[in-house]
Amino acid sequence: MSVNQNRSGKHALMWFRQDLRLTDNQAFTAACDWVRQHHAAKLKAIYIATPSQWHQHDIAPIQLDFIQRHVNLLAQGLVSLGVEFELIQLDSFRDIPAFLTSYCEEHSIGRVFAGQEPEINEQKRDQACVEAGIPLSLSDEHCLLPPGTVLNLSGDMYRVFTPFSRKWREVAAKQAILPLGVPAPLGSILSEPKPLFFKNIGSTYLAASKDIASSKKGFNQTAPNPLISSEQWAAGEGQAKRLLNQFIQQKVQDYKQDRDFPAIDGTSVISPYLAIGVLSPRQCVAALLQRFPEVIVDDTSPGRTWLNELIWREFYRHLLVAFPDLSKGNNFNRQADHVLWRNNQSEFLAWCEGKTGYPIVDAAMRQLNQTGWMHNRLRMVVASFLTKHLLIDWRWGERYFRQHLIDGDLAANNGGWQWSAGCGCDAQPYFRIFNPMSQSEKFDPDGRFIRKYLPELASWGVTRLHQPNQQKMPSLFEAPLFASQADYPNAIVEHNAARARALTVLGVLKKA
Ligand SMILES: Cc1cc2nc3c(=O)[nH]c(=O)nc-3n(C[C@H](O)[C@H](O)[C@H](O)COP(=O)(O)OP(=O)(O)OC[C@H]3O[C@@H](n4cnc5c(N)ncnc54)[C@H](O)[C@@H]3O)c2cc1C
Repeated sequence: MSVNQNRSGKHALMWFRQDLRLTDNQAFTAACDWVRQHHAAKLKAIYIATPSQWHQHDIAPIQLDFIQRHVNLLAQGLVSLGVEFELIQLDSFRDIPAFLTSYCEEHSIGRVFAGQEPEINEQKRDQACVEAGIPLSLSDEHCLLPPGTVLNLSGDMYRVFTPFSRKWREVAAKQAILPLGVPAPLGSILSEPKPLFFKNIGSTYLAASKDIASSKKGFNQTAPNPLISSEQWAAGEGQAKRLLNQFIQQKVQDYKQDRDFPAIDGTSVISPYLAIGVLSPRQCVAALLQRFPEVIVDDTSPGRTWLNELIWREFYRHLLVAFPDLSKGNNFNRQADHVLWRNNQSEFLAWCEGKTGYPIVDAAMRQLNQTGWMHNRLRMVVASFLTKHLLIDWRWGERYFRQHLIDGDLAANNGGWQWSAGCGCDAQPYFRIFNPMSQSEKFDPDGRFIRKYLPELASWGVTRLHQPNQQKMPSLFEAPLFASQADYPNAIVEHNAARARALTVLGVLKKA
């Protein structure tokens, strides 16, 4: 925990960010402890809404709506602990140091507690606060093992997942993984808070749509759906814990077999809660350890495959801190700067809208557009299709995902996209190109998932569902076929030709 202690003041402030929970919140627990140790001290809590910054970060409206609902629940939880909560509305991170300086003076705040965040703008914001003299005390809890604690023998961050995961388990095995409880109340229950709303979110996103309409850059071609409600996702720490426990009790033992089949409810679906810190990684690992106490040290433990996914999450976060350039959208493998992406805008729109003529790709994109979430197998399939079959810059896909995902997370999203495009750290090699037809046959054999999201194909037999209507591509670099039918389009690219084209164009990555 780092702290700037230059300011005196008798009270404390808890600044909630991507840690919207009361259980196992190190920063919040530390804040409560501090208050108990300081005579007559009080704890205040805030959340700072920054609509322009969120717009700049392409945060999906559905995720903002989800955050807003959690902020309201948090406010209720805090008043029951005797902690006063305030929603602060500023424009961007830039405004925070000045705001906190006057807030601390006005409320006699001697210490500000918050959880560390791995992204570059968030880190710069915190640095600016420290430089402004704000007594910021940061605890590292967005990962179970903080960035910088899982290093190779030379003291550097790993660039490959497998040795990272081995070392991660070695370090984790030496730790007691015990989540903290909700701190005891600091005072009597305060009055019920009024509903809190983020202001200027709608107008920010409407303004964004206007920019997009007038922009000539394909990168800006898509707008997030304006304020889709996240109501289909139940909110609250209780719900997150229920999902986690249900998964650990009923599904984790079959996760290895089930996790790749989107029609099976075989994964935990806790990513929306983890992304905004309603659940902590420590709670997840602790729950897994309760069921499988040997999971960290025993390679054959039935919980091991799921643990690995949590380690992937940590890997990408550690990478983001070790290589801050990743936050700026740079290729991890700079050889990829030479890739001549085709960036065809109408093909990109067809991909966004789920109209590529490949049912598995289209059903996946419609799942994203309708629910804000997409199954991991399908994230890999659609990312491979965009970057390899269509040769569209992975950053376009990354941005579209960010604008639509309820679990949008810079580290995992960037890592997943760079991995899929073949230009990331520990990437899938560029010559490994997912065949959407065999992916469809293998992972949705009876077409149940496809039919759910493409009801217009309900009457199609499985063979037709997996084998899109492809026509010959005229030449490698010509415009797409895109012959549309009344109810469902023909395939916009022919698989074999697109594959050959990708191998030629992405061949520059071979030199890496
Ligand atoms: C192109 C692409 C983009 C992605 N973008 C995101 C994103 O923005 N946010 C996000 O949370 N995940 C992202 N992922 C990772 C993964 O798809 C989701 O975490 C997973 O589908 C969430 O479902 P779940 O909670 O049921 O996961 P489970 O399979 O139950 O796994 C448990 C948790 O482990 C973590 N996890 C699982 N797989 C991965 C992975 N490959 N990389 C990093 N963490 C992982 C997640 O936090 C997940 O909730 C992306 C993957 C790809 C290929």
